[in-house]
Amino acid sequence: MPFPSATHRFPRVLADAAGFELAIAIRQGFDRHYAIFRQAAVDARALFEQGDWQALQRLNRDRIAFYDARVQECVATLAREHHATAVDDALWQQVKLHYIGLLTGHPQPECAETFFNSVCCRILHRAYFNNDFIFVRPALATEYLENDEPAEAPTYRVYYPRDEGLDTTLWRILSHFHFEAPFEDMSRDVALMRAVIEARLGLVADNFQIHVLSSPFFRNTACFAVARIINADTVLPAVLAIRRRPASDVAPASLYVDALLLEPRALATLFSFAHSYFLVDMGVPSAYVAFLQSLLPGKPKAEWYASLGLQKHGKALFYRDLLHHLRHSSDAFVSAPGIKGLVMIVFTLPSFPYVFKVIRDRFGWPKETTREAVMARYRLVKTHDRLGRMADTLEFSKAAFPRARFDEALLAELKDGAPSMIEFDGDDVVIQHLYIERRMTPLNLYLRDGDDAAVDHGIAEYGHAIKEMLAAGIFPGDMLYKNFGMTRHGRVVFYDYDEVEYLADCTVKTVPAPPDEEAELGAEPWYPVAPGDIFPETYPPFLLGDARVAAAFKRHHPDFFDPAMWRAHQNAVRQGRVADVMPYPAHLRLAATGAGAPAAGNAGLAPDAERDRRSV
Ligand SMILES: Nc1ncnc2c1ncn2[C@@H]1O[C@H](COP(=O)(O)OP(=O)(O)OP(=O)(O)O)[C@@H](O)[C@H]1O
Repeated sequence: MPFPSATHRFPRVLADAAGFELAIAIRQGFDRHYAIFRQAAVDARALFEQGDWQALQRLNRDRIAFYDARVQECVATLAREHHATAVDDALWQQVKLHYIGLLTGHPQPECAETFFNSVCCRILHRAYFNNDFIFVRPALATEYLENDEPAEAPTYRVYYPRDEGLDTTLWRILSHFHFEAPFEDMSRDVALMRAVIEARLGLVADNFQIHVLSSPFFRNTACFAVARIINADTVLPAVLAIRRRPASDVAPASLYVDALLLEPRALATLFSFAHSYFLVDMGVPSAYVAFLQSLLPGKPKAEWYASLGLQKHGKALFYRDLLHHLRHSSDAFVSAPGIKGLVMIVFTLPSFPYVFKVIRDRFGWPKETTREAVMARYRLVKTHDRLGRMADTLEFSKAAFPRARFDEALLAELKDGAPSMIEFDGDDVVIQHLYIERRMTPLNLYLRDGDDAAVDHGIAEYGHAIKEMLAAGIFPGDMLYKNFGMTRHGRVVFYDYDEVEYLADCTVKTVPAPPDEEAELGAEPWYPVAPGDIFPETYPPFLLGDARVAAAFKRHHPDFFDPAMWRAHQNAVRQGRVADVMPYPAHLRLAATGAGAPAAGNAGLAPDAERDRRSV
């Protein structure tokens, strides 16, 4: 591993000059990254207006790799042009100081600091990962950046409906996005939005105002405008979902407002860790995060940054939160509740709402996989459309945790099951590679401990989760309840990715009639089973052991074990249809009020009435 060599010492003046040049090169690397990142959001807007969902999906996937590509590029430049692998400690401290100077007035200093860390961590040895060399603590405040924004490009616009009338305000809000495509019927949408706001607000106070983030958010087939409504002492989140209707024989393509969501819970679901990241053009990302956080203060900044596509900065903030939490807590890391994994050792800190997953060195029967294959599958999900049904994972290398905080039984489990992943370094346990995910209640435990209503809800959600994953083109592979979790918001989310497949690569099959009774009663199937074969009719023994569960399946998903349902999804995916699952319940659609736009086709998903009953 290259790291600063103490033998190669620069005279102080030269070190200053060299440090300045290195700092400039890193800042240029970051600026290039952020320019490309912003361009992706500009492109997303054009693709939304053209209705090119596949290209939008590709862009969202490709953008995830931009950061690492720019970091690599920058490390290579530093090595090639600045001989960065052969410099000494004093010089690297100078680099950091010069870099802080270069970020004065920079609109994205927090992200630029994280970029600096990513670059330096590839060059320096772990012993240098402290605040003298990298930004363990942030050096620059972001709070006042909003005030420096140019007036023509503010983070949000403020409207005062009392002065101009609510209709005019709503009209101006929609017009201010300057979409190329026309609205199908803006007067209709404005009237529907007004009705929703009036029903929720009641009396209008003197300070009634609406703040709307200037850049729309793009994901899947929708565009969202995020706002807050202030009325007397109430601050309400407001999210407009704008969708596109394709051109027909009689009308050109147009836009319409599909929903106006006014509840914090709807916002929480929209920005859930189980959704893919948004594409949004932000000059000052910290101002977007501050705005969003004012609407849902309980959601950590780390998760807001990740949702906005700045997942590396989100990861850096997460790690800071974890270290901070460790300093202010005393409980121990223990095995996560539930059935132990055959592929992963999963542990948690009860006072912190995440789980930590380490890939075992050897896998229990019947798992036949490799570390590389497991990692490839986790990567696949990370970059795939997760549609609110697959948890995001943060991937860490060489993460250090205080040894004293580990439960002895867990340490023994790690040393026994994943010895190649564990290293002891002074007072630390260093884990070579791990995934971190939001902790949920494993669905098997939720169903075991829940009352009848909970079981009914759990199974309804489980079926919807799988159907939506199929619509997104993902076959979960291992569908046992232990591989799904129930979130705080009552949504079922999948978290075990080591057997996921692209649905398009699988073959959905019907079980052939048995040749005789002996074959039917035998332990082995009487028909050939190839890798990638899906036999939905064979799932009931694994899923319907409990009578309450079986009844709930019958009620909510009578089609679940029918190969036709699976084939319908597979055909849609193979024909290139992009899943059209909206992250809000059908009854909140303006169309549901009777006058709005009809539903767009949605790849054979649960009927609206059924989806309507689900919690957000
Ligand atoms: N995000 C999570 N929230 C809560 N518990 C979790 C989470 N992820 C994993 N667990 C717990 O850890 C167990 C094992 O996790 P996981 O299913 O990811 O491992 P695995 O080794 O891939 O499992 P399998 O043997 O099914 O392949 C789960 O059954 C569950 O009890």
